Amino acid sequence: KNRNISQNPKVRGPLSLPLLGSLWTLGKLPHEDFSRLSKRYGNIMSFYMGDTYTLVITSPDMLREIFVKNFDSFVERTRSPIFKKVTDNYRNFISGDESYWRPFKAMLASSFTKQTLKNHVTKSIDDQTQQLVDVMKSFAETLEPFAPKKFLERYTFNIITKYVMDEQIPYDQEEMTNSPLVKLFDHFSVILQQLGSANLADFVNVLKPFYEYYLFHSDQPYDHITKLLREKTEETMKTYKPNVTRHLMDHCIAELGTESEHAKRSVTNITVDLLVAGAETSNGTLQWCLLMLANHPNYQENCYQEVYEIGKDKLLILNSDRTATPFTQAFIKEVMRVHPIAPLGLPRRAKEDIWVQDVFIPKDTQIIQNIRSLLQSEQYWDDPLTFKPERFLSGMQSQHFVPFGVGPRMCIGMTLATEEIYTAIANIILNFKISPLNGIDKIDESEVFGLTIHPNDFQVKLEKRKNKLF
Ligand code: HEM
Repeated sequence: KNRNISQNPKVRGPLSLPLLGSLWTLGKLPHEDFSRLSKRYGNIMSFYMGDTYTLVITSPDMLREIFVKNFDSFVERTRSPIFKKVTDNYRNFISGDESYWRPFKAMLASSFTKQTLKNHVTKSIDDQTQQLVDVMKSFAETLEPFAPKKFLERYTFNIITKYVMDEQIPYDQEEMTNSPLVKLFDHFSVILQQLGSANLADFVNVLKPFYEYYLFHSDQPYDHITKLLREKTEETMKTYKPNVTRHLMDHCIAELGTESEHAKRSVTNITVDLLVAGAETSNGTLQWCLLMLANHPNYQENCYQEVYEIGKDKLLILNSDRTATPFTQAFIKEVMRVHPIAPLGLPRRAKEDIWVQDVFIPKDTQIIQNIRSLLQSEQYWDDPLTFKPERFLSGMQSQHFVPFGVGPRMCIGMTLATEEIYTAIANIILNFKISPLNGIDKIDESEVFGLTIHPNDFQVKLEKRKNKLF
C-alpha cells in the first residue's frame, strides 16, 4: 500500500514527523495554511494529520471524481474520539455510518420537499425577518451601535428550531429568561467551541484511547444537549398524531415510530444534528454579509437600488422575489466565496482501496475538500482576491462555486440557508443604510477559526432608509 502511495505521481505534501505527522505546518488559521500549502504542493496534496493519511483536494475535477462519480467509496466520514462522542457512536446523520446515513438521508430529503414543512419554513423565515428588522429599527432610531452577532444568532437558531420542533427563543426579555431553549442555546455555543478547536489526541493513535475514555467518562456539554432533546423527543412522541405533521420531528416519528429505542435515539440525534449544522453556519454568513455591506458602500447602494424597486410598496421582500434581484444574490455569493464559513467542508473517509483517475487512495484515507482555496484560486477565478459581486452576474464561473460541498452527501440545508440568508439581507438592505461606526474607515475582516469561520465581534451604524412607503 505504502509503495502505491509513494508512487502516486501527482501527490506531494509537507514532511511528516513521528506522531505529529504534518500537523506542525498548521497555525491558528488552518484553512489559510492549507491554501498556502496547496499552492506549493498542488491541487491533490498529501498530509498526515497525526497518523491519519489525508488527501487535501483543491481540484474541482478531482472533487467531482471522488464525491460524485465514486460516491459509494467515499460515503463515510472521518472517525475520531470527539466525533465518536458527539455522534452517539456514529449513529447520527451528519457523521453517521453509512447504515444510518442512507435511511436518514432519504427521510430528511423527503422532509425538505414536503409542502406542509416547506410552507412552515417559509412562514417562519418571514416572521423572524420581521422581528429582526423591528429590533434593528430601535437601534436605528437611537443611533446606538448595533452588534449583529447576538441578533443573527437568534434569527438562525429560531428558524431551525421552528422547523425541527416548532419552538423559538422568545423576544420578550422576561419570557426569554425562563425559556428552556435559551439553556440549550448556551450549551450549543460551548459544544461548537469544543468541536472547532483541533485536539492532537483526535489524530494520534496512541493518544486516542485515553481521549476517548475521558470524553465518554466525564461531564460533557454534548450530554446536556442530548438529555434536553431526548426529553423533548419523548414528549413529542406522546402527543404525536398520525397524519398530522407539525414539524420535522413528527415527520421522522411517522417513519420511525414512537416505541423503539432506535426511534427515540434517532429522532434525538437528528434533532441535535440539525441544530448544530443549521444555526451557526447561516449566522456566520449573515455576519459576513453585514460586515461586507458596511465595508463596500458602493455595492450596498447597488443592492439598495435593486431591492427598493421590488420592496418599495411591500411590507416584506420574500424569497420568491430572489430572481428579480440578481445583484443582491451576486453580492451574497461573493461574500460566501471570499469568506466561506466551512472552508474545509466536513471530512470523508475512503471505504476501500481505490484508484481515482491515476491516484491510488488506500482504505481509511481521510479526504478534505479544500473549499476556501478552490474558491480563491487564480486557476479558477479572475482576480480572486478582489471582492467583486459582478463576477456572478454573467453566470460564468459558477461551476466552481462549491461552498456547500458536492455530491449526494453535500449540505442538506443549502436551500434553507439560501432562503434565510437572502430574506434577511434583502430586507435589512431595504430598511437600513449600514456603515462602520464613526471614525472607522473599514471593519476588520480577519477570520477567527472554529467549527465555522466567523469575524471578530463588530458593531455597525444603522440609519433608517426614509423613502419606503411603509
Ligand atoms: C451558509 C450556510 C451553510 C454552509 C456554507 C454549509 C456548508 C456545508 C458543507 C460544506 C457541508 C459538508 C458537505 C460534504 O461533506 O460534502 C455541510 C453538511 C451539512 N449541512 Fe450545511 N451548510 C450551511 C447551512 C446549513 C443549514 C442551514 C443546515 C440545516 C438545515 C445544514 C445542515 C447540514 C447537514 C445536516 C450536513 C451533513 C450532510 C450529510 O452528511 O449528508 N447546513 N454543510
